[in-house]
Amino acid sequence: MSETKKTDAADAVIPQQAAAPEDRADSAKGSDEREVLLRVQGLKKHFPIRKGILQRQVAAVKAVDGIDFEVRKGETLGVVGESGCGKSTMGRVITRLQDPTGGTIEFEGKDITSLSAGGMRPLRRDIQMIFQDPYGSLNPRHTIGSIVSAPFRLQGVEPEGGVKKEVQRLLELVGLSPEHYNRYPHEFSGGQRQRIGIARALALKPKLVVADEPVSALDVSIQAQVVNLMDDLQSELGLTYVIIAHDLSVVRHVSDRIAVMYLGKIVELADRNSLYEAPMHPYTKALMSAVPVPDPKRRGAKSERILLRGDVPSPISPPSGCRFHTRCWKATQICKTTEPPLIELKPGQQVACHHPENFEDQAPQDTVLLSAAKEAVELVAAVDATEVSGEAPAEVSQTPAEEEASTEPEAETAAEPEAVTEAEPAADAEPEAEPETAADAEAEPEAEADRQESTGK
Ligand SMILES: Nc1ncnc2c1ncn2[C@@H]1O[C@H](COP(=O)(O)OP(=O)(O)OP(=O)(O)O)[C@@H](O)[C@H]1O
Repeated sequence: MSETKKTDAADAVIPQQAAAPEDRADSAKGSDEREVLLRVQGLKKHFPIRKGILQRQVAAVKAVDGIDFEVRKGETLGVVGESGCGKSTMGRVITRLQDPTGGTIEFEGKDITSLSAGGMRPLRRDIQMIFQDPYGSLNPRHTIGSIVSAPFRLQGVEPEGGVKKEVQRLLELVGLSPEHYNRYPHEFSGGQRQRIGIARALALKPKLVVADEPVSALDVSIQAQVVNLMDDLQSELGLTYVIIAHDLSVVRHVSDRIAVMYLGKIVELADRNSLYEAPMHPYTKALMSAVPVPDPKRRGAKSERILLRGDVPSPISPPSGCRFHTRCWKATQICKTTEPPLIELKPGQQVACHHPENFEDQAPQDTVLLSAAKEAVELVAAVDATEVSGEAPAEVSQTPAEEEASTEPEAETAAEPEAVTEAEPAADAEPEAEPETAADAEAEPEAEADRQESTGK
């Protein structure tokens, strides 16, 4: 990890970080000029909800609902967001473990959106996935040797020196002993199992590795080792990563750029430093305020914590306009009616917001806060700050628009209908099972592992 990555917040969760071989800020700077490896445009994944004897589609879970991003060669794109915002679905769709509902996916300039399983087979060598659950993603009946060598068998690849030698080399590469070849997954700890999963993913020297919460199932002390391992392997093998995590500390450590997802959309996409130093989307700001401050010297300092009210609304019927408007403390009428596009407001920082933070208001004429917005967030100072200094809780500084709005009489009717309403599916409505995809694997990670193996993973 680079020294610039060694931040207070990150250290809270990932102690014992090794020094990075290079400064990631520099690599991020250069990333603009790098060749695009993966380009995603208007990507959608809707899971139909069917009902009745005729199984008519009555609604859809809009897990991913029109996202655009690029991943450049050699970079790490972190993807963060609350549970259920569509991160894992996005990961499974870009690796084509699930079929997209709309949009396009280009890998090395080739459109892979509609490739069949057979058409994807050669590409399985280049695109690999690491799963969250190191316990469920390895077949307990197979030896480590058999698990890590599966990609060679399935792709019909004979490595130089033979499969066993290559598997043993891979085991060493991820910090395991070559003697582990004949052992079974149950003989290993969580961290070791995740290393085995990494060895399997790297067997065919992939170009792109999508890691879905690769360390969240591990103990904090082990997380650091696995994150460091992934970082070292990236430098050594020139890998490109998409790392999905709900934990901002992990993402901060590993990413060159970060995409923040909310309810199936990307609300902010920026290089790591810009995002952490001056987040522009209120949702990003709220997520960041939840990252603990580990430095005891800074703990006493006045800081603000933004507690978002309520749960993420249902992706079955997401709120109109900006999807975050039901929980945003800056929401005005335009946020309710008009969806803000994801646009580059600062170099390298794209944001989808009418009233961004740390930037000029994009809808200055719209000054009256929605009534729900006034209650949408509860601001509290860090407990330590109030306890130590006896200060009142910090308030988020208000924009002129907000100040104006807060002094004006309530413009909205008292009952804001959009306030965190969830449209539940009909009781007997069932999301449709994904045919021939890894959707089932969510319930059965092992099946997903088997599928990976059968597709060359
Ligand atoms: N196979 C499926 N059928 C129906 N709905 C699904 C399916 N897979 C995911 N979903 C729904 O899609 C939405 C996004 O799920 P997803 O797992 O992608 O979110 P996530 O951000 O990765 O959450 P987490 O961090 O909890 O894994 C959720 O509402 C989820 O219930």
